[in-house]
Amino acid sequence: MTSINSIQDALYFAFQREHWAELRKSVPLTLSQTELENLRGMNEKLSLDEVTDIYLPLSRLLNLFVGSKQQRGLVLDKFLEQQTTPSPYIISIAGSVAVGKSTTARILQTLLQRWPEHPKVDLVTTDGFLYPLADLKRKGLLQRKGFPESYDMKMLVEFISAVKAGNKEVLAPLYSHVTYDRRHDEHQAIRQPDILILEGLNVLQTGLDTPIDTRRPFVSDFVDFSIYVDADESLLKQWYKQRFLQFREGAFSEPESFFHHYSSLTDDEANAIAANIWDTINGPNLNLNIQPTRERAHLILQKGPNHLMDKVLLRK
Ligand SMILES: Nc1ncnc2c1ncn2[C@@H]1O[C@H](COP(=O)(O)OP(=O)(O)OP(=O)(O)O)[C@@H](O)[C@H]1O
Ligand SMILES: CC(C)(CO)[C@@H](O)C(=O)NCCC(=O)O
Repeated sequence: MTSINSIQDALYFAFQREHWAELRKSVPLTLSQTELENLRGMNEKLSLDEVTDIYLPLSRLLNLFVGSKQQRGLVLDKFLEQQTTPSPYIISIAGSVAVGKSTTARILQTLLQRWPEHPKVDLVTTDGFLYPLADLKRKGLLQRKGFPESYDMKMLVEFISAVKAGNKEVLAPLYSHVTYDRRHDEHQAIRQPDILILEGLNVLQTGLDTPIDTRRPFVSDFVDFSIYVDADESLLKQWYKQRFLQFREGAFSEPESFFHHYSSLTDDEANAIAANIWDTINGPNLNLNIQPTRERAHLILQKGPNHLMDKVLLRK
């Protein structure tokens, strides 16, 4: 059997952190003090070195790719002798539960909107496309949240297709980590951004393992550049447990929280419950459905301890 290492050697240029950091070239850290504070505010553990060493080179690369897509649009307009509807550049971010997809997505959004060529960058998470809680209960899927069958993939593909088509306004459903359910009161409106970042553990999945009559285009058919955030499972489980402990003080403590009963747990009890959720839901989902999609990504970001990136793999 071909090993993962030889597949990666064939498909990707590999960069150690120091080498990747040099590819920032002359991109200045143009963030204003407020933007920097906002980034730190959303995650006080995020180090500034991570932004300069990892994310600035990445924003430079993405700016070049978006520019080449915009050029291609001009070529098409010339060939067709008409002005075509601009289509947003779509970036997807995949990876395990708790790997830091939404943090990565928010850093990229902040950095990419600084470029004058693409100031409007929207961010959508696929959490909103989980079936509503009542449907999951009815289908017996409460212990399968995050598995492919827990998402309304038809709705997700229709959404991304409408955004890609350049529709004036497309609505995305929103998810609440407090009620553990889709929000019924509010939507997110996407109005012809220059770039859309779509973040979720399922964005590289194909549905090819489902019955033939339920197959549809893949999310990746609409994506211009895909990123997979990777880390060893031992680290992921640790990060999941840490976040579960944080939630106990935050989201779980709100009276309307689905997990309100967790808010009074001791550290040991909370750790044991989080470890169990990992071992029975998120770990198996990672191994069965998420990790196998990794080598479809255009870029793999490999994290080590403390969320520090130690290797970057870029498709040849
Ligand atoms: N670059 C980083 N530096 C430090 N901590 C981080 C970083 N990225 C993520 N974290 C922490 O790791 C945990 C998971 O992050 P995040 O919520 O971004 O993950 P996610 O992959 O979007 O998770 P989910 O799929 O469950 O929504 C959080 O506690 C977050 O604070
Ligand atoms: C919403 C998802 C599926 C993905 O972000 C995840 O955070 C989740 O709720 N997983 C189910 C098991 C758990 O509570 O972690």
